[in-house]
Amino acid sequence: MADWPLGYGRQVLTEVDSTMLEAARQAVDLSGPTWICALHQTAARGRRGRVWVNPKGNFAATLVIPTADAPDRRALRSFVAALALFDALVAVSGRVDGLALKWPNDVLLTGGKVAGILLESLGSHLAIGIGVNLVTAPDAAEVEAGAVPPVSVVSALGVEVGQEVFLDMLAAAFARHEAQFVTYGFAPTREAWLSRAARLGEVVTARMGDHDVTGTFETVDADGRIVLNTASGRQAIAAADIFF
Ligand SMILES: O=C(O)CCCC[C@@H]1SC[C@@H]2NC(=O)N[C@@H]21
Repeated sequence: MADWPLGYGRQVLTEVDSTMLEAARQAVDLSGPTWICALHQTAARGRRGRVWVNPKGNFAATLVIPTADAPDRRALRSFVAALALFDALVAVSGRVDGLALKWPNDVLLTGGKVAGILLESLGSHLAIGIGVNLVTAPDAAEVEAGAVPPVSVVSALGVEVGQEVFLDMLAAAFARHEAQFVTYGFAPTREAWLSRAARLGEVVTARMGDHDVTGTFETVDADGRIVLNTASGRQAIAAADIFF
């Protein structure tokens, strides 16, 4: 088992509406980084107001970090969380192949979405919500047309891992990547993320509400924006859903 990282709080709740809501309720009382994990959520939410399907057995947690960081720097924590998820899934599966990071906030396994990250600012705290399909994934019909189909760790790898075991692996991995981010800034995090990126150098489409931009995925810049080389030149995009 991974050692629990020094200085991080650990809570495991049997059931909660959403660990994001629980994080908001507790934040003012939390003076250090704290993992709030739930064995079951009844009202889990995803990015852009979507519902997050969270059957029992899947992993759900929010890491609450007290921070004075400006919004731009807070947003970079999604790359730290993605690297931690990558490492934890490597530890679970014993293999790297099939795992990739999808900008901005998803982890892919054998081409399907296995995990998602949701960042929310809570004033003096940042909430990093993480959901991982450990045992069950929603039907492909339940996700947006053209989106990456969901997969679970069990369906993709035939490996079973418990929620608390996964929490311990993820927390240890997060603490390592967070220490690197705090000490050295975004540059090494960015390099590590890019070396695990899905579809780098390939043509992708960024969907931003009312319009799409299609171009070659060139890089992620120093502010965490995806850079696409399009027919009308390079575009750096701060927020979008990416379609392959
Ligand atoms: O849309 C996404 O891909 C992000 C999904 C984030 C889901 C997690 S599960 C734990 C935490 N609690 C929630 O209600 N949502 C996040």
